[in-house]
Amino acid sequence: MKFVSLLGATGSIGKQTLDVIASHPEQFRLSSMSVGKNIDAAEEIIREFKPEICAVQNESDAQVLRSQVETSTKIVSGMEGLIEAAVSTESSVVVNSVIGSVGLLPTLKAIEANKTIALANKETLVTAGHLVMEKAKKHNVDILPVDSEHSAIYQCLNGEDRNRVEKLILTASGGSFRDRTRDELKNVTVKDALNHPNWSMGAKITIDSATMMNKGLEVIEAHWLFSFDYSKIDVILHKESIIHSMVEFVDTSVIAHLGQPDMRVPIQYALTHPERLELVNGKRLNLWEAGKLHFQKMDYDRFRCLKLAFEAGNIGGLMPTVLNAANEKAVELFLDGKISFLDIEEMIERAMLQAENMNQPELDAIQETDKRTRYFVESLLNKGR
Ligand SMILES: NC(=O)C1=CN([C@@H]2O[C@H](COP(=O)(O)OP(=O)(O)OC[C@H]3O[C@@H](n4cnc5c(N)ncnc54)[C@H](OP(=O)(O)O)[C@@H]3O)[C@@H](O)[C@H]2O)C=CC1
Ligand SMILES: CC(=O)[C@@H](O)[C@H](O)COP(=O)(O)O
Ligand SMILES: [Mn+2]
Repeated sequence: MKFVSLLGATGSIGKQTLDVIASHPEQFRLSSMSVGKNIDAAEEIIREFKPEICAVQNESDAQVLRSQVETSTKIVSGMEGLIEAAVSTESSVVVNSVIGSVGLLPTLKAIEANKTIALANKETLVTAGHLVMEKAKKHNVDILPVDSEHSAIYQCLNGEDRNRVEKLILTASGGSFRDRTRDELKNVTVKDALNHPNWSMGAKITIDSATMMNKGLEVIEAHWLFSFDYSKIDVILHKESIIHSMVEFVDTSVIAHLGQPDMRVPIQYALTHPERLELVNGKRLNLWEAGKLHFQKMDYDRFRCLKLAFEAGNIGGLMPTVLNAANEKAVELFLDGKISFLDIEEMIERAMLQAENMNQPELDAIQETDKRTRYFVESLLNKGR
């Protein structure tokens, strides 16, 4: 029996993780969880899974939840509560599926508590990859990727000599606007942007996918997870999302990971690694049904966010923190209807241009930069960009 702590239980990855846990009750048990603001969903999860601890974002919601549900589950709140959910039970693995850099501290604390990390929360690695990987090494803790591309690469690299790798090749669906020109992006709506062709995901990552920042964040995530230089990481457009990513070797061989676009696969693999379990109600991949698979060279002028992410990764230091925080804030403003779609990349670029950098930043500097960058992006709203 594996005891699981699940951060972000009410989200897209969180719910699919609960599906995996419920589908193999003899293998998994939920020992703690966190939610943000959706306390109605939290109540249902508590009733079904009876975790020891549930963390909610705000104390006022925690009080409501305590009064609503008669349970032995301890309801905690705030960042302290989120960390308690990550470290305080006997779980051996923490699935981190919160959205944004708020996931960084609980990840670091869970590593200190020697928990395996099943990481969906890519912003954590983008904003402070060196701190996370250093700590994981020090505590001999595995960081297992949940992100579909990274789970694919992890599996393609299995048993291979890293020195014989030519390139990691991340596939990108192209997102909601893959067939539109830059000119056609000027007036797109939030509703259009949220309509991803292949994956049903939370709002923020769906917008990231439409701007191609998702792939940019994934490039930085791959750099930290697999320790490859950015010159060895490539991105290719593949609109069907059947090939989840590939690894090319020095002898020109390419190993690819294929499957239906179903996040329960990488979630479950991260929980069972190095073993595999049947995926309950999993749809098998029949390539004759999938039909033709398409590939296209990436156009970095069309998808400027991807270019900015490569730049931030190559510059290093605090620049990926700035990229990530500016993106989080700009996406929030777009979702709130305050800026246009193309303003997202413009704001990120401006945040990067004004940023002061430093090498090997400590946690304090990262947190301060994250905060300052968000203020900067917000201030652009009032400056008549
Ligand atoms: N969805 C997907 O298929 C994939 C997602 N990922 C990554 O996984 C992560 C989660 O994505 P996804 O599940 O789509 O996101 P969702 O928006 O669907 O879920 C986010 C979760 O985080 C909680 N949350 C939000 N803000 C806070 C906060 N300030 N403090 C604590 N908890 C918070 C939400 O709580 P509540 O709803 O209760 O407010 C919810 O449980 C992201 O980093 C994403 O990039 C990676 C690959 C695929
Ligand atoms: C399911 C998953 O891992 C997402 O990150 C997905 O990759 C988004 O698709 P694109 O960013 O390729 O559109
Ligand atoms: Mn992905």
